[in-house]
This record gives sequence, structure tokens and C-alpha cells, in this order.
Amino acid sequence: MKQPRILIIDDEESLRHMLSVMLRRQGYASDTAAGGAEGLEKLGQRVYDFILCDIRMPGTDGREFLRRALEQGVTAPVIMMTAYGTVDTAVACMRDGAYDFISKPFKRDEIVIVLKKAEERERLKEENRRLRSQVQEQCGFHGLVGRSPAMLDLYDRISRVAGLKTTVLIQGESGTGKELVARALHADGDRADRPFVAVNCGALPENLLESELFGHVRGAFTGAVGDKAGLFEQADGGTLFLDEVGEMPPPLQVKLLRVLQEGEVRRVGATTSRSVDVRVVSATSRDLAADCTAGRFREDLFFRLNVFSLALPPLRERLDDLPLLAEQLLQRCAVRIGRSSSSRIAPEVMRRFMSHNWPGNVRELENVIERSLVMCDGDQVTLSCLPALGGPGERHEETEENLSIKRAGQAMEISLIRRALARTGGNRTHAARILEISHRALLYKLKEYGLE
Ligand SMILES: Nc1ncnc2c1ncn2[C@@H]1O[C@H](COP(=O)(O)OP(=O)(O)OP(=O)(O)O)[C@@H](O)[C@H]1O
Repeated sequence: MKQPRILIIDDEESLRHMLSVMLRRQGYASDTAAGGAEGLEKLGQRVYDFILCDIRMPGTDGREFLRRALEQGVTAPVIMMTAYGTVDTAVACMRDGAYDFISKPFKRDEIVIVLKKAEERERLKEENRRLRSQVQEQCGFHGLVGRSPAMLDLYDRISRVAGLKTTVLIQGESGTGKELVARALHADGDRADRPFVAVNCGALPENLLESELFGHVRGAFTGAVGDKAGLFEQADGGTLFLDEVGEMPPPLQVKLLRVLQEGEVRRVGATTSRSVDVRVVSATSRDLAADCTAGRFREDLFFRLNVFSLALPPLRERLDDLPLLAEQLLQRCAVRIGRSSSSRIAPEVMRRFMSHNWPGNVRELENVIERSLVMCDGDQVTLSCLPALGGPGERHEETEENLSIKRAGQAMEISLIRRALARTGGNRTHAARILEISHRALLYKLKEYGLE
């Protein structure tokens, strides 16, 4: 366990010295401050586990220090040290939020007991938080967090269809958890012990995606040095998750339809087919029905994929899940980046979260939390650690910026360029052709938007 660090605030030099020496012997690290103002300065520089603070001091006294420390969001227990005549103030300090007080002159054991008690209370608080979040985690569903009516309905629909081989189409904005839902469908059904294989159809150029999905035989194309099983074969007995299925190029849409109809795949270059038992789950953030009407997506394939559909609500439509989600994402993130698991979100940050529109949904929330956690010094995520939450979707303010055709046009260009590059596997010449602009213009825009 890490060595607890204590801040000692007292105007008497000899007492500061005595306490530091004594606490060091007891296994505590300490810093000292000669008054309330210096104490507040120290609080801004590092995180303390406990604070020992004298009440009567010239300048900023103990009570004033306590008040300002709590305003700053300090969560370490503050133990007041009282001399003769300040007991009433000590009691008032406890009402203000101090953890305990101890009367001077005190014996070594007395101070150690108070600290141990405070330590135990902190441990219990932490344990309580952990257990609570475990319970809340269990209230979710296969890693999906949320108990809003929309999410409960979603869990119900997932459990109904999980055990069947029915193809499922998951629709939802980017970052709403489509991949998590696909995994939940797999984990909740009887294919759970078989493979779950995921592929992003928008991330690979057409020929590569084809050989990824269906495999190839040796010599099928340059570079095909051996036979290779495709993802359909790898997922045999399990689930194949086709993410961004709306990005699939039309020639592949035909081939996918055939596999779904026949339950057989033919490796690229092969003369025979193999039968596979694969449950296909696909996802899209596009309006596929509209794409069908516009002729961008095959209607017959759409019907095949969309036998059962799951629509994921955007985060702004289930804000009642936000506090729980934010807490759990914070815990997960703290573990991932090696920060204290006692990290918390300040109430004013939560209020700010509740008024944001979250165009990037849970993924955006996850990113904001991670960035804040990196930026904040203590265990508390406060407004000052928060990155700017803005973007085109701000809820309450119809800002002038949001009405700018120029900005919206740029955002659209960036999105189209990204998608074109994803589709061509980064091939700029090909991407420029799809975008119907010159190669030079594309290079210029990549530079301008910092997309290189
Ligand atoms: N309900 C949820 N509970 C917990 N975490 C979630 C939830 N929804 C999404 N997440 C988290 O948000 C991130 C984005 O989720 P996911 O990748 O599943 O979204 P997506 O809809 O597939 O996004 P995209 O369309 O951009 O690929 C993931 O890290 C995921 O763990």
C-alpha cells in the first residue's frame, strides 16, 4: 500500500517538527505549512490523504482554511487541533465538515488512533463505493451500462433473440454501443463458447474485404501465397459481426447476400464452396432504408440483414443513465490508466455533463472522462480538468457558430474525406476519384484539416 501523506498546518514551528518526526516513525509522509494560506497553497500542489490543522493561527485561521479547502473540493479528512479555549470552534468546524478534532497537548497514541480511525473510514467508504458500482454493473447487461426504460427494453429484446440464429441489424449513432450489443447478443446465446469475429466493412478496400470475409486460395491474386480461411469460416459455429455494413461496396453486397441465402462460402479463386454455420449480426450508423431508396444499398440484402432490428438510443435521449455511466467509465478508466480507484466526478461536472448534447454518445463521454482524469491532479474530476465540451450538438445554446454554413460545410467535407479514405484503405488517388475532386485538391484539404 502506498505511504499515506499528511499535511500539517500549525503556526508553531516546534509542533510542526515534533508531529513530522512522530508521524514519519508511524509510517506517514508529511508536509508542513505555517498557516492557513500556505496550507491552501500546498493543497494546490499535491494530493493529501489527511490534513491536521491548528485552529488558532494568525492570518487565515483553521476554520477559514477548512471552509476554503472544502470549497476547493478537497476530500481528505481534516482533523482540527484545538488548544485550550477553542473547543467550541472545533465543534463548529465539525459541523462545517471537519472529520474530527484532537485537543492539545496530545499524546502520540491519541493522534495515531484518530488517524487510524480516519483511515478505516476512508477504506470503508472506498469499499462501499466499489460494492455499489459492482451491484450497478450487475444491473447492466453483458457490460452494457444503463437502466433507463429504453435500455431495459433493449436488454429484453437482446435476450429474446440471442438464442436464435436470426440475423440482427443494430442501428444507432456512432458511439452508442453497437459493438457491445453485438457482443451481448453473442454472449447471451448458446453460441457463447464459439468464436465472435468482428470486421469493420468501412475500413478495408473492396478486394481486401472480400478476401478477409470469404478467404482465398493460393495464387488467387498477387500476394496470395497460401490458402487462407476467411472470417466466415473462422466464425463457424459462432457469430460474425459486420460493423458499418452500410459501407460495403455493391459488388460485395451481392456476394454477402449469396452466402446468407445459401449458408456456403467460396474462397476467392476456389471452385467449390464450404458450408458454414454462422450467425450474422450487422451494425450501421447510417439510415440503411434511405440508402436502399437512393440505390446505395441493395434492398434484398437489407431485408436479409434486418430480420430482427435493434435501435440504440443516443445518449442525449437517455440522460438518466448518464451519472451511472460516467461513474463506471471513470472507474474503468482509472484502472486502465493506473489512477486511484477512489476517483470521483464533482457534482458541478456532472451538471455540465447533463446539459451537454453528446453528439459522439458514450464514446465521447469515455474520451472526455479519460482526458479529464489525465488532466486532474487529485482524485476528483473538477470543472478545471474538463476539456471544452462543445461541438455542433450543444443543447441549450443555439450559438452563432452552430449556424455557420461555412463550419457545417467543413465538418461535412472532413467526414466525407475520412469515409472515402477508409473505403479506399488510405489510397488518396482513389479517394479523390470517389470524392469527385482532384488529387491536388484532396492533398490540400488533408493538410488544411490536419487529416494527414
Ligand atoms: N451502454 C453502454 N455501457 C457501457 N459502455 C458503453 C455503452 N455503450 C457504449 N459503451 C462504450 O462506448 C464505446 C463505444 O461503443 P461501441 O464501439 O460499441 O459503439 P459503436 O456504436 O459500435 O460505435 P461506432 O459506430 O463508432 O463503431 C466503447 O468503449 C463501449 O465500451
